[in-house]
Amino acid sequence: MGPCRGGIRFHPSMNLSIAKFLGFEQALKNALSPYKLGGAAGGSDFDPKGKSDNEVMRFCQSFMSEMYRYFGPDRDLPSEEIGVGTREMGYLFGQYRRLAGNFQGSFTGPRIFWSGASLRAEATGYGLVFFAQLMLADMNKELKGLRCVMSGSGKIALHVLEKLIAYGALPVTVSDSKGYLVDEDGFDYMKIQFLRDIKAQQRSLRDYSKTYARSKYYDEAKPWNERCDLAFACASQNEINESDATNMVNSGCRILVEGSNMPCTPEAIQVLRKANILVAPAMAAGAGGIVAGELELNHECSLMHWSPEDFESKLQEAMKQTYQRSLKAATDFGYQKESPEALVHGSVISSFLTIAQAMTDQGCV
Ligand SMILES: NC(=O)c1ccc[n+]([C@@H]2O[C@H](COP(=O)([O-])OP(=O)(O)OC[C@H]3O[C@@H](n4cnc5c(N)ncnc54)[C@H](O)[C@@H]3O)[C@@H](O)[C@H]2O)c1
Repeated sequence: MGPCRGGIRFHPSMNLSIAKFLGFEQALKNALSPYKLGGAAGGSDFDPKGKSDNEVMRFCQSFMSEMYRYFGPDRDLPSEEIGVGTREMGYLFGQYRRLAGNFQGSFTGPRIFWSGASLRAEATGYGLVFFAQLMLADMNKELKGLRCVMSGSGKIALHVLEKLIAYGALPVTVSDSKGYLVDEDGFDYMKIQFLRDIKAQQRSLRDYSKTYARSKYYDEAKPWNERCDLAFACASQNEINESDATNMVNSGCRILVEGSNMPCTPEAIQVLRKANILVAPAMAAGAGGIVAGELELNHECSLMHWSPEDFESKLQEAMKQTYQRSLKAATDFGYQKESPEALVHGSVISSFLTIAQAMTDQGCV
Protein backbone atom coordinates (compact mmCIF):
# COMPACT_ATOMS: atom_id res chain seq x y z
CA MET A 1 0.00 0.00 0.00
CA GLY A 2 1.26 3.49 -0.46
CA PRO A 3 2.49 6.11 -0.39
CA CYS A 4 3.94 5.35 3.04
CA ARG A 5 3.45 7.65 6.00
CA GLY A 6 5.07 7.43 9.43
CA GLY A 7 6.92 9.22 12.19
CA ILE A 8 10.54 10.24 12.60
CA ARG A 9 11.80 9.76 16.16
CA PHE A 10 14.86 11.47 17.66
CA HIS A 11 15.65 9.84 21.01
CA PRO A 12 18.84 8.35 22.52
CA SER A 13 17.14 4.94 22.82
CA MET A 14 16.20 4.84 19.11
CA ASN A 15 17.53 1.79 17.25
CA LEU A 16 16.70 -0.40 14.27
CA SER A 17 14.49 -2.71 16.34
CA ILE A 18 12.33 0.23 17.49
CA ALA A 19 12.13 1.56 13.92
CA LYS A 20 10.94 -1.85 12.72
CA PHE A 21 8.25 -2.14 15.40
CA LEU A 22 7.07 1.42 14.80
CA GLY A 23 6.98 0.82 11.04
CA PHE A 24 5.05 -2.41 11.48
CA GLU A 25 2.49 -0.78 13.80
CA GLN A 26 2.21 2.16 11.43
CA ALA A 27 1.57 -0.14 8.45
CA LEU A 28 -1.42 -1.61 10.32
CA LYS A 29 -2.57 1.79 11.62
CA ASN A 30 -2.48 3.35 8.15
CA ALA A 31 -4.30 0.41 6.58
CA LEU A 32 -7.08 0.81 9.16
CA SER A 33 -7.42 4.55 8.55
CA PRO A 34 -9.89 5.76 5.91
CA TYR A 35 -6.95 6.51 3.58
CA LYS A 36 -5.34 3.07 3.22
CA LEU A 37 -1.76 4.35 3.13
CA GLY A 38 1.40 2.31 3.55
CA GLY A 39 3.43 2.42 6.78
CA ALA A 40 6.87 3.77 7.57
CA ALA A 41 9.02 4.82 10.51
CA GLY A 42 12.51 6.11 11.05
CA GLY A 43 14.71 8.28 13.17
CA SER A 44 17.98 8.57 14.96
CA ASP A 45 19.56 8.17 18.40
CA PHE A 46 20.33 11.91 18.24
CA ASP A 47 19.04 13.59 21.43
CA PRO A 48 17.59 17.06 20.76
CA LYS A 49 17.40 17.72 24.53
CA GLY A 50 19.93 20.33 25.61
CA LYS A 51 20.93 21.18 22.02
CA SER A 52 20.74 24.68 20.60
CA ASP A 53 18.42 25.51 17.68
CA ASN A 54 21.47 25.67 15.42
CA GLU A 55 22.71 22.26 16.50
CA VAL A 56 19.25 20.77 15.90
CA MET A 57 19.09 22.48 12.51
CA ARG A 58 22.49 21.15 11.47
CA PHE A 59 21.58 17.63 12.54
CA CYS A 60 18.26 17.77 10.65
CA GLN A 61 20.10 18.98 7.54
CA SER A 62 22.65 16.14 7.72
CA PHE A 63 19.88 13.60 8.31
CA MET A 64 17.96 14.89 5.31
CA SER A 65 21.05 15.03 3.06
CA GLU A 66 20.92 11.25 3.09
CA MET A 67 17.19 10.68 3.45
CA TYR A 68 15.80 13.09 0.85
CA ARG A 69 16.15 10.55 -1.94
CA TYR A 70 13.70 8.24 -0.15
CA PHE A 71 11.04 10.89 0.53
CA GLY A 72 8.41 12.41 -1.73
CA PRO A 73 4.67 12.76 -2.26
CA ASP A 74 4.34 9.38 -3.97
CA ARG A 75 6.88 7.57 -1.85
CA ASP A 76 7.32 8.31 1.82
CA LEU A 77 5.73 11.08 3.87
CA PRO A 78 7.49 11.70 7.19
CA SER A 79 5.71 13.08 10.24
CA GLU A 80 6.35 14.03 13.86
CA GLU A 81 7.12 11.55 16.60
CA ILE A 82 9.03 11.56 19.90
CA GLY A 83 11.64 14.33 19.87
CA VAL A 84 10.47 15.65 16.49
CA GLY A 85 8.08 18.57 16.48
CA THR A 86 7.30 21.59 14.32
CA ARG A 87 10.83 23.00 14.65
CA GLU A 88 12.49 19.79 13.48
CA MET A 89 9.96 19.27 10.68
CA GLY A 90 10.67 22.80 9.46
CA TYR A 91 14.42 22.17 9.28
CA LEU A 92 13.94 18.75 7.69
CA PHE A 93 11.55 20.17 5.12
CA GLY A 94 13.86 23.10 4.30
CA GLN A 95 16.74 20.76 3.49
CA TYR A 96 14.48 18.38 1.58
CA ARG A 97 13.20 21.27 -0.51
CA ARG A 98 16.74 22.49 -1.15
CA LEU A 99 17.99 19.10 -2.32
CA ALA A 100 14.91 17.71 -4.04
CA GLY A 101 13.87 21.02 -5.60
CA ASN A 102 10.36 20.02 -4.72
CA PHE A 103 8.08 22.12 -2.55
CA GLN A 104 5.35 19.48 -2.46
CA GLY A 105 7.22 17.24 -0.08
CA SER A 106 3.97 16.54 1.75
CA PHE A 107 5.74 16.96 5.04
CA THR A 108 3.34 17.38 7.88
CA GLY A 109 3.80 20.54 9.90
CA PRO A 110 1.20 23.26 10.06
CA ARG A 111 3.46 26.27 9.88
CA ILE A 112 4.98 25.07 6.64
CA PHE A 113 1.96 24.95 4.43
CA TRP A 114 -0.96 26.85 5.87
CA SER A 115 -0.69 28.51 9.19
CA GLY A 116 -3.68 28.76 11.47
CA ALA A 117 -6.27 26.43 10.08
CA SER A 118 -4.47 23.10 10.35
CA LEU A 119 -4.85 21.13 13.54
CA ARG A 120 -1.95 18.86 12.58
CA ALA A 121 -0.16 19.23 15.91
CA GLU A 122 -3.38 18.67 17.83
CA ALA A 123 -4.86 15.89 15.70
CA THR A 124 -3.47 12.75 17.37
CA GLY A 125 -4.29 13.97 20.88
CA TYR A 126 -7.74 15.25 19.95
CA GLY A 127 -8.41 12.04 18.02
CA LEU A 128 -7.69 9.97 21.14
CA VAL A 129 -10.30 11.91 23.08
CA PHE A 130 -12.85 11.62 20.24
CA PHE A 131 -12.24 7.88 20.23
CA ALA A 132 -12.79 7.63 24.01
CA GLN A 133 -16.00 9.59 23.53
CA LEU A 134 -17.26 7.11 20.92
CA MET A 135 -16.59 4.21 23.30
CA LEU A 136 -18.38 5.97 26.15
CA ALA A 137 -21.33 6.91 23.92
CA ASP A 138 -21.85 3.21 23.17
CA MET A 139 -22.08 2.69 26.94
CA ASN A 140 -24.53 5.62 27.28
CA LYS A 141 -21.90 7.58 29.16
CA GLU A 142 -19.99 10.79 28.54
CA LEU A 143 -16.60 12.22 29.44
CA LYS A 144 -18.05 14.97 31.60
CA GLY A 145 -16.99 14.57 35.23
CA LEU A 146 -14.79 11.52 34.61
CA ARG A 147 -11.41 11.44 36.32
CA CYS A 148 -8.57 10.76 33.88
CA VAL A 149 -4.92 9.89 34.45
CA MET A 150 -2.30 10.29 31.79
CA SER A 151 1.34 9.52 31.16
CA GLY A 152 3.66 11.72 29.10
CA SER A 153 3.74 15.48 28.81
CA GLY A 154 4.66 15.90 25.17
CA LYS A 155 2.77 16.84 22.02
CA ILE A 156 0.19 14.08 22.36
CA ALA A 157 -0.37 14.27 26.12
CA LEU A 158 -0.90 18.03 26.29
CA HIS A 159 -3.41 18.00 23.45
CA VAL A 160 -5.31 15.15 25.11
CA LEU A 161 -5.43 17.31 28.26
CA GLU A 162 -6.76 20.25 26.27
CA LYS A 163 -9.62 18.27 24.73
CA LEU A 164 -10.49 16.45 27.95
CA ILE A 165 -10.96 19.81 29.65
CA ALA A 166 -13.12 21.01 26.74
CA TYR A 167 -15.42 18.02 27.34
CA GLY A 168 -15.64 18.61 31.08
CA ALA A 169 -13.47 15.65 32.17
CA LEU A 170 -11.05 15.97 35.11
CA PRO A 171 -7.48 15.14 33.99
CA VAL A 172 -5.22 14.95 37.06
CA THR A 173 -1.78 13.63 36.03
CA VAL A 174 1.05 14.03 33.51
CA SER A 175 4.49 12.39 33.60
CA ASP A 176 8.04 12.49 32.27
CA SER A 177 10.81 9.91 32.29
CA LYS A 178 11.73 10.81 35.90
CA GLY A 179 8.33 10.61 37.60
CA TYR A 180 4.78 11.91 37.56
CA LEU A 181 2.82 14.95 38.64
CA VAL A 182 -0.65 14.85 40.17
CA ASP A 183 -2.90 17.88 40.57
CA GLU A 184 -5.99 16.94 42.56
CA ASP A 185 -7.77 20.10 41.40
CA GLY A 186 -7.36 18.96 37.80
CA PHE A 187 -5.59 20.89 35.03
CA ASP A 188 -7.08 23.90 33.27
CA TYR A 189 -5.96 25.86 30.18
CA MET A 190 -3.70 28.17 32.18
CA LYS A 191 -2.05 25.22 33.86
CA ILE A 192 -1.53 23.54 30.47
CA GLN A 193 0.21 26.68 29.22
CA PHE A 194 2.39 26.57 32.33
CA LEU A 195 3.24 22.91 31.61
CA ARG A 196 4.11 23.89 28.01
CA ASP A 197 6.43 26.63 29.27
CA ILE A 198 8.13 24.21 31.67
CA LYS A 199 8.67 21.68 28.85
CA ALA A 200 9.84 24.34 26.38
CA GLN A 201 12.44 25.47 28.90
CA GLN A 202 13.48 21.83 29.39
CA ARG A 203 12.70 22.02 33.12
CA SER A 204 11.35 19.23 35.30
CA LEU A 205 7.62 18.81 35.91
CA ARG A 206 8.59 19.06 39.57
CA ASP A 207 8.72 22.86 39.12
CA TYR A 208 4.93 22.90 38.63
CA SER A 209 4.42 22.06 42.32
CA LYS A 210 6.29 25.22 43.36
CA THR A 211 3.47 27.28 41.78
CA TYR A 212 0.50 24.99 42.45
CA ALA A 213 0.91 23.98 46.06
CA ARG A 214 -1.84 21.35 46.06
CA SER A 215 -0.05 19.35 43.37
CA LYS A 216 2.65 16.79 44.02
CA TYR A 217 5.48 15.33 41.96
CA TYR A 218 6.47 11.70 42.64
CA ASP A 219 10.02 10.67 41.70
CA GLU A 220 10.65 7.37 39.94
CA ALA A 221 6.94 6.54 39.82
CA LYS A 222 4.21 6.19 37.22
CA PRO A 223 0.68 7.59 37.45
CA TRP A 224 -1.16 4.27 37.17
CA ASN A 225 -1.91 3.90 40.87
CA GLU A 226 -3.93 7.13 40.91
CA ARG A 227 -7.71 6.67 41.19
CA CYS A 228 -9.34 7.13 37.79
CA ASP A 229 -12.14 6.22 35.39
CA LEU A 230 -10.01 6.45 32.23
CA ALA A 231 -6.28 6.17 31.60
CA PHE A 232 -4.43 7.66 28.61
CA ALA A 233 -0.97 6.23 27.86
CA CYS A 234 0.90 8.94 25.94
CA ALA A 235 4.61 8.43 26.74
CA SER A 236 6.44 5.51 25.15
CA GLN A 237 6.35 1.82 24.19
CA ASN A 238 6.23 -0.77 27.03
CA GLU A 239 5.40 1.94 29.56
CA ILE A 240 2.78 -0.28 31.30
CA ASN A 241 4.16 -3.49 32.79
CA GLU A 242 2.40 -6.17 34.81
CA SER A 243 2.48 -4.33 38.12
CA ASP A 244 1.43 -1.04 36.49
CA ALA A 245 -1.55 -2.85 34.96
CA THR A 246 -2.43 -4.31 38.36
CA ASN A 247 -2.26 -0.81 39.88
CA MET A 248 -4.47 0.48 37.09
CA VAL A 249 -7.09 -2.19 37.76
CA ASN A 250 -6.98 -1.54 41.51
CA SER A 251 -7.36 2.19 41.01
CA GLY A 252 -10.74 1.72 39.37
CA CYS A 253 -9.79 2.35 35.74
CA ARG A 254 -12.42 1.09 33.27
CA ILE A 255 -10.93 2.21 29.93
CA LEU A 256 -7.33 2.42 28.72
CA VAL A 257 -6.76 4.63 25.68
CA GLU A 258 -3.44 3.91 23.98
CA GLY A 259 -1.75 7.03 22.59
CA SER A 260 1.75 5.60 22.58
CA ASN A 261 2.35 2.73 20.19
CA MET A 262 2.38 -0.62 22.01
CA PRO A 263 2.32 0.82 25.55
CA CYS A 264 1.58 -2.51 27.29
CA THR A 265 3.94 -5.42 27.82
CA PRO A 266 2.40 -8.86 27.07
CA GLU A 267 2.08 -9.49 30.84
CA ALA A 268 0.20 -6.21 31.30
CA ILE A 269 -2.19 -7.15 28.49
CA GLN A 270 -3.03 -10.38 30.36
CA VAL A 271 -3.81 -8.46 33.57
CA LEU A 272 -6.06 -5.95 31.75
CA ARG A 273 -7.80 -8.75 29.88
CA LYS A 274 -8.58 -10.67 33.08
CA ALA A 275 -9.98 -7.51 34.68
CA ASN A 276 -12.16 -6.77 31.63
CA ILE A 277 -10.62 -3.32 31.10
CA LEU A 278 -11.78 -1.85 27.80
CA VAL A 279 -8.79 -1.06 25.59
CA ALA A 280 -8.75 1.53 22.79
CA PRO A 281 -5.79 0.27 20.74
CA ALA A 282 -3.26 2.80 19.41
CA MET A 283 -3.78 1.31 15.97
CA ALA A 284 -7.31 2.75 15.91
CA ALA A 285 -7.41 5.46 18.58
CA GLY A 286 -4.11 7.04 17.44
CA ALA A 287 -5.22 7.53 13.84
CA GLY A 288 -5.67 11.32 14.22
CA GLY A 289 -2.21 12.15 12.90
CA ILE A 290 -2.75 10.21 9.68
CA VAL A 291 -6.08 11.93 9.20
CA ALA A 292 -4.52 15.37 9.63
CA GLY A 293 -1.69 14.54 7.24
CA GLU A 294 -4.14 13.43 4.58
CA LEU A 295 -6.43 16.42 5.06
CA GLU A 296 -3.43 18.73 4.82
CA LEU A 297 -2.31 17.09 1.63
CA ASN A 298 -5.73 17.40 0.05
CA HIS A 299 -6.02 20.96 1.26
CA GLU A 300 -2.64 21.72 -0.24
CA CYS A 301 -3.75 20.22 -3.55
CA SER A 302 -7.18 21.82 -3.71
CA LEU A 303 -6.22 25.13 -2.06
CA MET A 304 -9.52 25.20 -0.22
CA HIS A 305 -9.72 27.25 2.94
CA TRP A 306 -10.86 25.30 5.93
CA SER A 307 -11.44 26.67 9.36
CA PRO A 308 -10.20 24.78 12.44
CA GLU A 309 -13.88 23.87 13.07
CA ASP A 310 -14.17 22.25 9.59
CA PHE A 311 -10.93 20.43 10.22
CA GLU A 312 -12.10 19.18 13.60
CA SER A 313 -15.39 17.88 12.25
CA LYS A 314 -13.54 16.00 9.49
CA LEU A 315 -11.22 14.55 12.11
CA GLN A 316 -14.22 13.48 14.20
CA GLU A 317 -15.81 11.82 11.18
CA ALA A 318 -12.60 9.94 10.31
CA MET A 319 -12.22 8.72 13.91
CA LYS A 320 -15.82 7.52 13.84
CA GLN A 321 -15.19 5.56 10.63
CA THR A 322 -12.08 3.98 12.16
CA TYR A 323 -14.00 3.06 15.32
CA GLN A 324 -16.88 1.55 13.36
CA ARG A 325 -14.59 -0.34 10.98
CA SER A 326 -12.79 -1.93 13.95
CA LEU A 327 -16.04 -2.92 15.67
CA LYS A 328 -17.50 -4.34 12.46
CA ALA A 329 -14.44 -6.50 11.80
CA ALA A 330 -14.63 -7.76 15.40
CA THR A 331 -18.30 -8.72 15.18
CA ASP A 332 -17.80 -10.24 11.68
CA PHE A 333 -15.23 -12.54 13.27
CA GLY A 334 -17.34 -13.57 16.24
CA TYR A 335 -16.47 -11.09 18.99
CA GLN A 336 -19.32 -9.49 20.93
CA LYS A 337 -19.45 -5.73 20.36
CA GLU A 338 -19.39 -5.27 24.15
CA SER A 339 -16.35 -7.53 24.64
CA PRO A 340 -13.42 -5.59 26.18
CA GLU A 341 -11.18 -7.01 23.45
CA ALA A 342 -13.45 -6.23 20.50
CA LEU A 343 -11.62 -3.10 19.40
CA VAL A 344 -8.17 -4.65 19.80
CA HIS A 345 -9.01 -7.69 17.67
CA GLY A 346 -11.23 -5.79 15.26
CA SER A 347 -8.57 -3.21 14.40
CA VAL A 348 -5.92 -5.85 13.71
CA ILE A 349 -8.31 -8.00 11.67
CA SER A 350 -9.48 -5.07 9.56
CA SER A 351 -5.91 -3.82 8.91
CA PHE A 352 -4.66 -7.29 8.09
CA LEU A 353 -7.46 -7.95 5.62
CA THR A 354 -6.85 -4.62 3.86
CA ILE A 355 -3.12 -5.28 3.51
CA ALA A 356 -3.63 -8.91 2.49
CA GLN A 357 -6.13 -7.83 -0.17
CA ALA A 358 -3.70 -5.24 -1.56
CA MET A 359 -0.89 -7.80 -1.65
CA THR A 360 -3.09 -10.32 -3.42
CA ASP A 361 -4.33 -7.75 -5.93
CA GLN A 362 -0.82 -6.52 -6.67
CA GLY A 363 0.62 -9.99 -7.11
CA CYS A 364 2.48 -10.12 -3.78
CA VAL A 365 5.17 -7.72 -4.99
N1 LIG B 1 3.26 12.55 17.37
C1 LIG B 1 2.44 11.73 16.75
O1 LIG B 1 1.83 12.07 15.71
C2 LIG B 1 2.16 10.37 17.30
C3 LIG B 1 1.18 9.63 16.68
C4 LIG B 1 0.85 8.40 17.21
C5 LIG B 1 1.50 7.95 18.35
N2 LIG B 1 2.47 8.67 18.93
C6 LIG B 1 3.09 8.13 20.14
O2 LIG B 1 2.77 8.96 21.25
C7 LIG B 1 3.84 8.93 22.21
C8 LIG B 1 4.21 10.35 22.56
O3 LIG B 1 4.65 11.02 21.37
P1 LIG B 1 4.81 12.60 21.30
O4 LIG B 1 4.75 12.97 19.87
O5 LIG B 1 3.89 13.24 22.28
O6 LIG B 1 6.33 12.75 21.79
P2 LIG B 1 7.03 13.97 22.55
O7 LIG B 1 8.48 13.85 22.29
O8 LIG B 1 6.35 15.24 22.23
O9 LIG B 1 6.69 13.60 24.06
C9 LIG B 1 7.06 12.40 24.69
C10 LIG B 1 6.75 12.57 26.16
O10 LIG B 1 6.91 11.36 26.85
C11 LIG B 1 7.73 11.57 27.98
N3 LIG B 1 8.48 10.33 28.18
C12 LIG B 1 9.43 9.79 27.42
N4 LIG B 1 9.84 8.62 27.93
C13 LIG B 1 9.10 8.43 29.03
C14 LIG B 1 9.01 7.41 29.99
N5 LIG B 1 9.81 6.34 29.91
N6 LIG B 1 8.12 7.53 30.99
C15 LIG B 1 7.30 8.62 31.05
N7 LIG B 1 7.33 9.61 30.19
C16 LIG B 1 8.22 9.53 29.19
C17 LIG B 1 8.60 12.75 27.66
O11 LIG B 1 9.00 13.47 28.83
C18 LIG B 1 7.66 13.58 26.82
O12 LIG B 1 6.85 14.38 27.64
C19 LIG B 1 4.95 8.11 21.57
O13 LIG B 1 4.94 6.82 22.12
C20 LIG B 1 4.60 8.06 20.10
O14 LIG B 1 5.03 6.84 19.53
C21 LIG B 1 2.81 9.89 18.44
